[in-house]
Amino acid sequence: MAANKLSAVRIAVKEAPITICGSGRVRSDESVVHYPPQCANSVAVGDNVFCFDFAFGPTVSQRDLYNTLIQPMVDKVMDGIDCTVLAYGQTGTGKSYTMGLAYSDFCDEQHLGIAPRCLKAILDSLSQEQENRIVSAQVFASFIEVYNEKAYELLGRQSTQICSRGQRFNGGIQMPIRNQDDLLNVLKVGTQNRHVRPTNMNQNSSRSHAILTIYVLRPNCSKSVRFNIVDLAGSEGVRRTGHEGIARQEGVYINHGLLSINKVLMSMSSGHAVIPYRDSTLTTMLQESINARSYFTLLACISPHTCDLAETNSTLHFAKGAKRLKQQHKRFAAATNTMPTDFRRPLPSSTAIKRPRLYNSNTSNNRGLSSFSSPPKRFKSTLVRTRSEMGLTPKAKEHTRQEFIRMRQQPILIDVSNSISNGIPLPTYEDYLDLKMKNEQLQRQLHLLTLEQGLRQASSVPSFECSSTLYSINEEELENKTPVMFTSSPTSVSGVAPISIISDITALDSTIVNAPVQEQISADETIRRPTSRRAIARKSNFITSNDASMQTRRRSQRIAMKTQSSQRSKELSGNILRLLNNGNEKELQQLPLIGPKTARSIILQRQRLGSFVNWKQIQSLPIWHGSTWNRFVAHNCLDID
Ligand SMILES: Nc1ncnc2c1ncn2[C@@H]1O[C@H](COP(=O)(O)OP(=O)(O)OP(=O)(O)O)[C@@H](O)[C@H]1O
Repeated sequence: MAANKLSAVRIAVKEAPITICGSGRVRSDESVVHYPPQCANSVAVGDNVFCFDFAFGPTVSQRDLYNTLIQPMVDKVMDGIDCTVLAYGQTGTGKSYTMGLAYSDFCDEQHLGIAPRCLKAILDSLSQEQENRIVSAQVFASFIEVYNEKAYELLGRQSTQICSRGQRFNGGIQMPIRNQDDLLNVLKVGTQNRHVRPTNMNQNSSRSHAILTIYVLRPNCSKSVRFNIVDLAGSEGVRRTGHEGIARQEGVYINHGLLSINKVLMSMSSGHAVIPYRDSTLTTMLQESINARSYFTLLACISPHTCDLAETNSTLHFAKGAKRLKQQHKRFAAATNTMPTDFRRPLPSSTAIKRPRLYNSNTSNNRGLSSFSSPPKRFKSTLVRTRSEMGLTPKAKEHTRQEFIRMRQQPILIDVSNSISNGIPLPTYEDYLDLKMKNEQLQRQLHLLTLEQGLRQASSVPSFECSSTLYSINEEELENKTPVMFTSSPTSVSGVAPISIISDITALDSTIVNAPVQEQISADETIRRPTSRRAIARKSNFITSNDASMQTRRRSQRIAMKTQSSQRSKELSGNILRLLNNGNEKELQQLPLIGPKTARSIILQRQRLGSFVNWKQIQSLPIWHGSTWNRFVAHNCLDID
C-alpha cells in the first residue's frame, strides 16, 4: 500500500451538534464555538483561538470524518505501523458515538462510527490482498474497559477483571474477525458489557474508559500490528452529574484516569525523562500504544453550549498542549530516519507493561525480542576489553599507579660532572623547561589514575615543586635571566649544580661530585646556550643516558598513544552508545556514573525516542545534572565529536 505522508501526531477537534443535549442543560440556540474563516482548521471560543490539524463542525458526517481523519491511519496499519486514535472530551459530546462504540449505532450506515468502519476497511483491504496473493493476514480484536481503576475484559460472557493498577497487562481475549458478522458480534458484546449509567449530562453515559484493539497479524511476522481505538469516559464535574455514592466514586475514578492521561501526554510533549505511565491503570495499558513509534490521533470533542464553556475551554487547552507532541515526534522522526538498522531493534520496556522476554535466541519468529537479549553479552566483553586497554579497569589502574610511584621514587638525575669536564654548559633555563615537561608528563600519567576516582583526586595531583626533579626553581626569577651566563668554574660542586653560580637553582638532593679541572672561562666571554630543546637533548651528556632514551621513547610513545587512544576512544564510544541503546537497567548501571535512577531515565528516554542516534542527542536528555555529563564523558573516555 502506498505510504502517504501522514503526520505522526495529529490533533483534531469536533463540535457536537447543538441539538444533542441531556436533561438539565440550559439550551442555547447559538453555539459558543466559531470557526475563523481566515484561519483554516481553527476554532474560536470567546477570545481564544485554537489551531489544530482538523476542525470538524457539528454537521460533519461520520463517513466524512472517517475518510478524512482515520482512513490514512488504516493505511498505515496495513503498512505495518501501530496506530492509536483517542477521543477526549466532556461527557455527552459524542465521543462514543464518533468512535462507534455505542451499541445503538451499528444498524444505520449513516451513524456507523470509527471502529466498525475501520474493521470493515481492514477486512476489505485484506480480502483484496487475498485476491492478489495467496496468503493473507488475520484480524483479531480485543475489547477492554477500565472501570474504577480496574481493567475488565468485555468480550467474555461476563466482564472479568484482568488487571488493576501497577499490574502487568498481557492483553485480553483476542477474537478472530473474519467477516462482517464477527465484527458486529464483537462490537455488540463489548458495548453491551460496558459500564454505562444515566447522568444529568448524558442518558447513556459511559462510566469507563474503553480500548478496542484491532490486531493485524501477517503470516511472516511475529508481532501483530495494532490499531487502538480509545473512547475515554467523559470528563465531568462531579456536582453536575448529580451522582452520589458509587456513581460519584465512579466519577472520581474517571477524572483520575483522565488526569493521568493528561499528565502522560504533557510529560511526553515536554520531553520529560520520566513519563508517569504508572499513575493509573488506563495509562499503564496505553503505554505500549502512545509512544514515539506509533501514529497517534487525538480527537477532542467539545460542546457548543454556553453552560459547558469551562469544560470546552479545558478540553481545547488539553488538545493545544498535546500539539507539542508533534514537535517532539518530529525530532524523533528526524532521528530515526537517519538511524542505522542496528538501532531499530525493539527496545525493552522498563515500566509496568513488559514484553515477554524470550531468551532463546534460536526462536526464529521472535527475532526482535531475542536480538536484544544477546547483544549485551557481546557488548559487555568488548566493553571490558576496551576499558582494560584504556587503563580503566581496576587492574590497569593499579598498574599505572605502581608505575607512577616507581617513577616518582626515581629522581631524574643530572650528572654535571661530565658536562663540566667536557666544557659543556651547565643546566640552564631550557633545561628547566625540559624538566618541567617531564613533570607535566608525570602529571598526565597521574591524571590517568584520577579517572578511577574522579575529579576529586585530580586536586591531589602534585605540583611542580613536589616533583622528583633535583631542582627547585624559582620560575619568576628565572624568566628574566635567559640565557644564563656564568663567569667562573667551580673546582668541586656539592649537589649537581654550581649553586653559587646559578643561584636560582637549588639542589634538593646532595650527590657529591668531584669536578675535574676545567678550562677557565674568561669573565667577558659570554657562552650562548643552544636555545632549542632538541639541541640540548642532543648534547645530553649532562643528562643520563637513561633519561635521554626515556625522553625519546616517551615522545614516540606519546604520539603512538595519542593515535591509539583516539581510536580506542572512538571504539569505546561506539560500544557505549550501543549499550545505551540496547542494554537493560542492570547493564547500563555497569557504566561509570550511571546509577539505578539514571539507568531508568535512560531507558524511558530511549523508549520515547525509539533509540539514541548520537551523543548530542544523549547529551540533550534531561537526565544530566550539573557537571554529570562532563564527568560521564571523562570517566568513559568518550570521543563524542
Ligand atoms: N453527531 C451526532 N449526531 C447525532 N447524534 C449524536 C451525535 N453526537 C452524539 N450524538 C448522540 O448524543 C448522545 C451522547 O453521545 P455519547 O454517548 O457518544 O457521548 P459521550 O461523549 O460518549 O458521553 P460520555 O462521555 O458520557 O460517555 C448519544 O445518544 C449519541 O447518539
